Amino acid sequence: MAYSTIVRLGSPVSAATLSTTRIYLLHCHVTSPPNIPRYNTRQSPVLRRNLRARASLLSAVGDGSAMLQDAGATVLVMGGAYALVSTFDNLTRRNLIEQSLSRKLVHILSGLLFLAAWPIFSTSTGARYFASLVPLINCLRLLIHGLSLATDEGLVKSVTREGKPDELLRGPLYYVLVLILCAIVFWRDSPIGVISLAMMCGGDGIADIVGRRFGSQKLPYNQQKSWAGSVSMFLFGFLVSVGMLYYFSILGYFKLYWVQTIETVALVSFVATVVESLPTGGLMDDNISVPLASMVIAFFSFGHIGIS
Ligand SMILES: C/C(=C\COP(=O)(O)O)CCC[C@H](C)CCC[C@H](C)CCCC(C)C
Ligand SMILES: Nc1ccn([C@@H]2O[C@H](COP(=O)(O)OP(=O)(O)O)[C@@H](O)[C@H]2O)c(=O)n1
Repeated sequence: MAYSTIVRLGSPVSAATLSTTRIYLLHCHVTSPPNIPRYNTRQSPVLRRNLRARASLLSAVGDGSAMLQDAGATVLVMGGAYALVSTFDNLTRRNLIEQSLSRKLVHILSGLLFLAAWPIFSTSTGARYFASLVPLINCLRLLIHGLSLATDEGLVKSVTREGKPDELLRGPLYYVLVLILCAIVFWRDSPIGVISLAMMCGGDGIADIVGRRFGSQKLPYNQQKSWAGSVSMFLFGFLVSVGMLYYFSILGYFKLYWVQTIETVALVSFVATVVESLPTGGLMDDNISVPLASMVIAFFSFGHIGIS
């Protein structure tokens, strides 16, 4: 085991494996196949020192390769964010797509593609912070242009309702702040962040698209929202949440008990849809209320069904 561990240490391994191996090497006898002499580390301080040096060196190499992987992933995802917004800016400028539809498609795709990109980051504990740099840089971009410290017509046209720069300081800003929160607090370790982003990006995004086009039957308690918008939010939010949970579970990030999980996602989708439909009078933006409601329900629900 130790011998194979040392051989394995020569190849790129995750920081977790390295640290486990390092602990293993430092607190155990080195056993090796019959053709290699057996050393009892108690009698060989030189070997013990060499093993420590090797474990530390390989740990540094492992940590370095993880950091390199995370830096590369951050640049790649940042490039994707810029390309996405630029693409919809071009489509809007050429009048190939309405501005309201452009904004909602950016709303749906940005967060879901960001979420889908989480597995390309390393298994190191710092990976989530690298990932959160992408929404953080976009947060700064929204602040700079929302405060008109600089101008970026493409950004304003593709993510605002009326093309006013100060609009960037509301929905879009809250949106990227929620992305940062979910990346740092929940990351790939919990389904709570996955479901919350699926409901904010997928559910809330489709409600606008469907509701504007097919929302003639308004809700009895809110004439600004419609049955078509809310039903589509529930269904699409549910499907995107289950899809994203399945994606992360087949990659091995968490094991879910699917019957209870489906029930929980249905509950989260229902509550988030009701919260989104309420007449808040601008008191709280949907990009805060929808993920917040999703987090609360998912937190208390997954606590009882357990995940591993
Ligand atoms: C249009 C957006 C929010 C508006 O919400 P609402 O007012 O319609 O309710 C989304 C703003 C997106 C932001 C400018 C860019 C975010 C990029 C993201 C952090 C990373 C995406 C990476 C991926 C690979 C494309
Ligand atoms: N449940 C919903 C949500 C939105 N909508 C439609 O989508 C438009 C924009 O919805 P919204 O104000 O929630 O948009 P955002 O705050 O998400 O950008 C509404 O004025 C409705 O026409 C709907 O019909 N039903």
